[in-house]
Amino acid sequence: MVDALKKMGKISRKGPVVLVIMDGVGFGKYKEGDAVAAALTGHLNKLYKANPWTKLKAHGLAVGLPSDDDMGNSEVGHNAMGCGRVFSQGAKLVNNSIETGAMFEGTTWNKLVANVKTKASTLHFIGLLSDGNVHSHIDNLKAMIVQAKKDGVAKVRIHALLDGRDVGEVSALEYFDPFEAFLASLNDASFDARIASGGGRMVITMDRYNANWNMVRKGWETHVLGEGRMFEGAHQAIETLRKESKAIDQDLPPFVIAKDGKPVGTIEDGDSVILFNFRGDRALEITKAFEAQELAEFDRKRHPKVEYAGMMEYDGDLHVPSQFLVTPPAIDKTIAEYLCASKVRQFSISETQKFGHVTYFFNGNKSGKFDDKLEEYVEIPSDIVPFEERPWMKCAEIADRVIKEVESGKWDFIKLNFPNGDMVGHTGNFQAVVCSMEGLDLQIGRIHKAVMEAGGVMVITADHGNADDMFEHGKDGSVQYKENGDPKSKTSHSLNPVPCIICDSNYQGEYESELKTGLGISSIAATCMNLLDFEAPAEYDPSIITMR
Ligand SMILES: O=C(O)[C@@H](CO)OP(=O)(O)O
Ligand SMILES: [Mn+2]
Ligand SMILES: [Mn+2]
Repeated sequence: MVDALKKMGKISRKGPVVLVIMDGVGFGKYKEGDAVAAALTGHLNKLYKANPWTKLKAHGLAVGLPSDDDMGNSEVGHNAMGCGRVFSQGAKLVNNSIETGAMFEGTTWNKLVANVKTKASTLHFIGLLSDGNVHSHIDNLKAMIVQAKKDGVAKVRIHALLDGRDVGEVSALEYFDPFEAFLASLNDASFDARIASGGGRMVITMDRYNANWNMVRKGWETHVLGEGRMFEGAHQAIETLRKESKAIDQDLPPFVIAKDGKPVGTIEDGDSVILFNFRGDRALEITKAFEAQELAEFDRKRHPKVEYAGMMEYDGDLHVPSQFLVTPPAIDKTIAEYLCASKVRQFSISETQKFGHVTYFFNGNKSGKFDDKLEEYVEIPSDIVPFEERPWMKCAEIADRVIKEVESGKWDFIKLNFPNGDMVGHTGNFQAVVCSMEGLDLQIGRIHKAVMEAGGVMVITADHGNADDMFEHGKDGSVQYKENGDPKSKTSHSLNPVPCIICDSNYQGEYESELKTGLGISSIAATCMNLLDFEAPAEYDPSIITMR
């Protein structure tokens, strides 16, 4: 337990501090493809004019990723905002564990390997096949396969999900083809490694926050049961399904690789299974499908007895999965824990797609509350639709509830996540993203009015960029075009900084009106604490405001 925070005795506001996280809304580097700049955002424009604001770093080293070439993402962004510091994140910890050899000396790796050796069974890998470094990295998978061969494993099967969301939207073959060549170079009389199944990450396996368990059911049927459309190889499957469905990678239908009508790699009793994604939100459901004795969410038809391990521990409260290869960052002393110790009443809300971002990620990948009496979490159910068709998503419903809670006077600190810029940004549909930003802006205006009337403070920020960078650009900055003359869509996050605007209803000059510059989003935590009249803990990254 942490100690209560020390009161500063400098700031007193009647209303709550309301932290608004606009998921995936950064400051674009290029005019073309910047859907944030292209949108009519009358409210935000006014707020920039009338209030102090600054830019915050939200990618690379500033959020604990291996390098500044790594774009930010929701996990590392919300972790940083939630704990006020920067921890080395999964991407980096897994690299280290492989480089130092710690992973392969660990008990979990050795147990899974010994299991398939004694039973002459199969070692399976399931995960996202790309170098996106948000959920996984293909190099980690390759290193594990090389080691498996060294350790005497005879048979390996890979269940590979197409990305197209953290990397180019139709880039799968750039990963699958060299990967198959890599497997071919390892295969010999003693070693047999093959891709066994696959599909788009937004169609099978990688659902999150219980939004759509049907995806997990389909993933189970594809990877475990080997049920589904059969192909001779992954290349052929991807080419055929692309032609037929016109889908971009993340939405590609599932496929099973078969020989003579028989799937080459179903998951059977006695096998070992490694989920090689390191990030937890989209790993928890498939993990549950493997680990749960009873599963209410769907009928597994067959539940093989396997040794299952995740790349990391995905939930630090519930200790899921029970076996994992790399210990996650020890994110502790989060803002929610400090505020609970200081008797601050807190309300958190988003819609399903981002609900865990303001709870689980914000609390350092722990799903539980710190204090039931002081905290309330509200989830507005997300629609199961292509978000380019409903770009407003649930932002009005989120705002309705926030306004009600602001007016109730029940809370000191309210935090919310608006998914629009990010979830619609990932579709690559520029017009829809512009619309999503305009819908979001209307709700920002409503919440702003309510917070100002209640005498509170509104802090508007984001976890990383996305909507600000919707076209592919070449190294020289020029827009890349498709054959038909349309700009190539960019579905992934950006490397851009994000805003931090502080709208204070009753500013009395208690802090400098100029905000600090050059900071990262981890500084949001200390800033909110200061605005709640608390000194931030010494180990926290500096507040954006300078107290007078
Ligand atoms: O959808 C997701 O899983 C990621 C992109 O891989 O986006 P975010 O980090 O914004 O949740
Ligand atoms: Mn995000
Ligand atoms: Mn995203």
